[in-house]
Amino acid sequence: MRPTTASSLFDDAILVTGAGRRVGLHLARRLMRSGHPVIAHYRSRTEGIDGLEQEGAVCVQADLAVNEDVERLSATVRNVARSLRAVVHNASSFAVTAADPREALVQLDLFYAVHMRAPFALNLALADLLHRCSARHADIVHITDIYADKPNPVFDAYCATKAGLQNLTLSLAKRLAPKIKVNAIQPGPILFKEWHGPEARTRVLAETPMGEEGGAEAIGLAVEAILANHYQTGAVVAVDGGRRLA
Ligand SMILES: NC(=O)C1=CN([C@@H]2O[C@H](COP(=O)(O)OP(=O)(O)OC[C@H]3O[C@@H](n4cnc5c(N)ncnc54)[C@H](OP(=O)(O)O)[C@@H]3O)[C@@H](O)[C@H]2O)C=CC1
Ligand SMILES: Nc1nc2c(c(=O)[nH]1)N=C([C@H](O)[C@@H](O)CO)CN2
Repeated sequence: MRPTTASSLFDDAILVTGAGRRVGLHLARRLMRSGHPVIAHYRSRTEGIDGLEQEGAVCVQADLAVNEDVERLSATVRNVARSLRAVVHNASSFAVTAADPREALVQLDLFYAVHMRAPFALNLALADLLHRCSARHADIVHITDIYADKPNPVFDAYCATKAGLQNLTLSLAKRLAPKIKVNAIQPGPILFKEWHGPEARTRVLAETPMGEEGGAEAIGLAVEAILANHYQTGAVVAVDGGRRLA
């Protein structure tokens, strides 16, 4: 039930960013159906968000490229939860780097804001609520990309900022231990975008040993495993069907 008074504040809630569609929506639904109170962040309102609200999630709109929105999101989380079990940083902007240098720099600023600044700001602002978690450990999960390690130059600005988020995983894992574990998940071909044509899909899957899209549940299983493992921190877990081996 959504918190409406101080007595009904969430305890040990899980914040999922980018929960309006696809992987983030699946993660929010899965965590809620596993019994966790969920705070679902979104940028664009979707039917998925409507459904999460109907199931009892607190849903908060914010553009993570706008610093004031990030501060408002953090304040809202603090108003509805006494403690946090986890924060899953799933929100992401994804695009080929523009050919025009000015446009490319605008993209880099956007990718930095969404993939690095917002997660860093939220982690610092919410660390005390994670420390109050009643479980033995609390978790921060950064969703990065296999291309954080081996960038695709076509997506260089995107990859660089995902690499930055992945590096923050390692620093925060050392800084926040032992109460808070910090880990990264590197998806591979999990869900194609609508604009991926048949040729691109065929090429990608031909280079992927498992030969198929992983689907959002592949990430759901990885998140569940990280939360269940008391001894895992600073880990970077590929969930890619073997694509990084290509
Ligand atoms: N799908 C895949 O195969 C792969 C995914 N990943 C990573 O896995 C995660 C989930 O992937 P996927 O579900 O496909 O991601 P999507 O690109 O489909 O969704 C990402 C979510 O982030 C939100 N978002 C984008 N920009 C902003 C912003 N400025 N402020 C707030 N929210 C924003 C989007 O909101 P809105 O709905 O408004 O657009 C969207 O809901 C991402 O971190 C992605 O980088 C990595 C490798 C492969
Ligand atoms: N935010 C997103 N990041 C990424 C996506 C996506 O759809 N949203 N997709 C990819 C890959 O291209 C994948 O779809 C096929 O390999 C990488 N990152």
